[in-house]
Amino acid sequence: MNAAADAILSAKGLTKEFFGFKAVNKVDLDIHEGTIHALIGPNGAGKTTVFNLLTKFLTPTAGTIVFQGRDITGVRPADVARMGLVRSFQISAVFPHLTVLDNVRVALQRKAHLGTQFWRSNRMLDRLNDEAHQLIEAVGLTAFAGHDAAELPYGRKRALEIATTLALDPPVLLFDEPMAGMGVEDIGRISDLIRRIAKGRTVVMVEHNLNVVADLCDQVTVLARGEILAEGDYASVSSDARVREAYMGSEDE
Ligand SMILES: Nc1ncnc2c1ncn2[C@@H]1O[C@H](COP(=O)(O)OP(=O)(O)OP(=O)(O)O)[C@@H](O)[C@H]1O
Repeated sequence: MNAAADAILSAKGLTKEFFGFKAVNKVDLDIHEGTIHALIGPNGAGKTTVFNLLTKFLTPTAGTIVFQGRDITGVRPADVARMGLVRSFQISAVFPHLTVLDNVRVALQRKAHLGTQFWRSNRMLDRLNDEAHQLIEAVGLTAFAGHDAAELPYGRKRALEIATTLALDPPVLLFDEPMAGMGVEDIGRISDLIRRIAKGRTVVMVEHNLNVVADLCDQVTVLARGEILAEGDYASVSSDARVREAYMGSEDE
């Protein structure tokens, strides 16, 4: 089968120039449905730029992006999010002075507004509460449901952000360095959470922590100097001599 044909998200010839400097150069990328796909590479490799291109936060200088068979190269970020390509923390602003429960309810209501439903009747409100509690449980925050978001420790706040993103029930979720700034315990917890929410979805993540990538990701794309250096599972890319060489002398592991 054609590799691109069963990709849920794919880029062809993706290029981004900043003042003549090619931060991303002719990248072809296929993200397959149901996988957890990591973008890795040394500092300055172009990972964040690719991520921003895929989520439409940047406009490519050249190339195309296709999501679920539709060319989204010219589509605005809010519209691609509505189509189900959702960047965590994009729509999921967490309100610090609302409780965990209220934050999740607001996110669920936002999803309702994107559709055609109304939340007027008590029955609908009850359903909203049930859904909110299920999401809070799914991210391990039941004991914190009544706490203000501002009171949560860092890793729990990240879990709340994930819950508010999940409220939109997106088929594709993108995370830019979900483990940044986290301690070992939180990394374990958020890894477990991402593994659980990835069931039945596609996850794309830029991640510096290679232990997390090894543990979590089915597919890894290694970028270096704006180009794809290697692709495959973690075992194969991490044993690739070119990848080892690219990482040498960088701050990464
Ligand atoms: N807005 C911009 N204007 C000019 N140059 C940029 C811009 N954004 C990124 N670059 C350059 O493009 C290159 C790739 O940057 P990018 O942030 O995508 O790399 P990265 O792999 O995410 O790096 P890191 O791991 O350090 O976050 C770098 O040389 C960077 O300086």
